[in-house]
Amino acid sequence: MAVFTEVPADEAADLMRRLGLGELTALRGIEGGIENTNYFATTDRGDYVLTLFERLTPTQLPYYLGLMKHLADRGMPVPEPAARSGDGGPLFDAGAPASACPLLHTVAGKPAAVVRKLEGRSELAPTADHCSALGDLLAQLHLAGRDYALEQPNLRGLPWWNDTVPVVLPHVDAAQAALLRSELAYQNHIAASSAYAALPRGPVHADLFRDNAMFAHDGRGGTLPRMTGVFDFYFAGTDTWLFDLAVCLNDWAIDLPTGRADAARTEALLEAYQARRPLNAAERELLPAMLRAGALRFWVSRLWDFHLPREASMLKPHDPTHFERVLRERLRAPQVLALHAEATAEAQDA
Ligand SMILES: Nc1ncnc2c1ncn2[C@@H]1O[C@H](COP(=O)(O)OP(=O)(O)OP(=O)(O)O)[C@@H](O)[C@H]1O
Ligand SMILES: N[C@@H](CCO)C(=O)O
Repeated sequence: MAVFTEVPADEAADLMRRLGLGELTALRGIEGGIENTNYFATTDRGDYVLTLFERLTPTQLPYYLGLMKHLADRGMPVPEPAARSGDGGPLFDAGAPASACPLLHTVAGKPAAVVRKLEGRSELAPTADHCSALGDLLAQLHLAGRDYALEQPNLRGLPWWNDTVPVVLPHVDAAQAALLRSELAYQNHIAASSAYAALPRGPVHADLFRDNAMFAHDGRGGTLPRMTGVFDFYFAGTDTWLFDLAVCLNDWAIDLPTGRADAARTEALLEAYQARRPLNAAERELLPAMLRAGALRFWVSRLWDFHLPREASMLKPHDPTHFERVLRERLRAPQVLALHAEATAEAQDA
């Protein structure tokens, strides 16, 4: 995480006290992440993460914080945002003003939230077993989110790509510009299709990369990795479940240096996901298109972050060309995954 806004220790201490989380003993800015300001805040009661939202507005935030609470209430390993104690304000009331949301606070003049720090660490070189754990949890998250009361579009969805591609075009070479334009046209065409309209949808994480999940390395999962939770729901939104799955496949099941899909990890992730929620016919048809959509989404956002950066200490923008490679790979070899998804679904039906 980058630190865009410096938080005075006394202000953080005051917030932790007001939230009933104890006396602050340490406050440390977190490196890694590019969106928000994050601090580890330790109190005599435990370890927490304090997030100051740098781009999202107070009106948008109850959706994300309420979703985390909704999922945590249903037993999902998602950090539950701390509520102002004794505050009976509505968590899920779409009509309520953001200031009434008891999960949303103000720190250093910015909207802020506090969540429990998950134990463990991210697995940055995941095996097929890690991908299985992720696929299993992703399907559970999708199912647990079905009855979430609030709706908000994925703010990094197609309308944002349409707005942002023209902004980044002056910063790329001719071949890249041609690919961005043609892929954007293709995705607009897909979004208008009846197969796309038939895709199941609901609240999705939409940014569930390897660095947004934690695994314990304490041996309590036996021979299998034990996932302690997933976090960073601040790109979540109402979107297709298939897009969320594609975002995960494009990160967890990719060989990072080449952008190539890894067959064993792809299979593990898809199998575990489908053991909980088999893909339907429209999803099987559109998986290759959504894998391209997922690559385009992060190529565009990385180009935007890279060429139009914000002021922050500890900010390390991600490499945009990685997702150009992933997109080119998805274009070069689309059929492998489509066939695989079909085979897996048939096995489930048998
Ligand atoms: N609930 C949590 N438990 C443990 N660690 C956390 C938690 N939330 C954040 N972190 C740590 O803070 C780092 C940055 O957080 P995060 O990924 O949310 O940053 P960001 O800038 O908001 O997001 P992005 O990944 O979109 O750039 C994470 O990599 C992780 O190390
Ligand atoms: N996960 C994103 C960063 C946050 O959107 C990326 O790797 O580009």
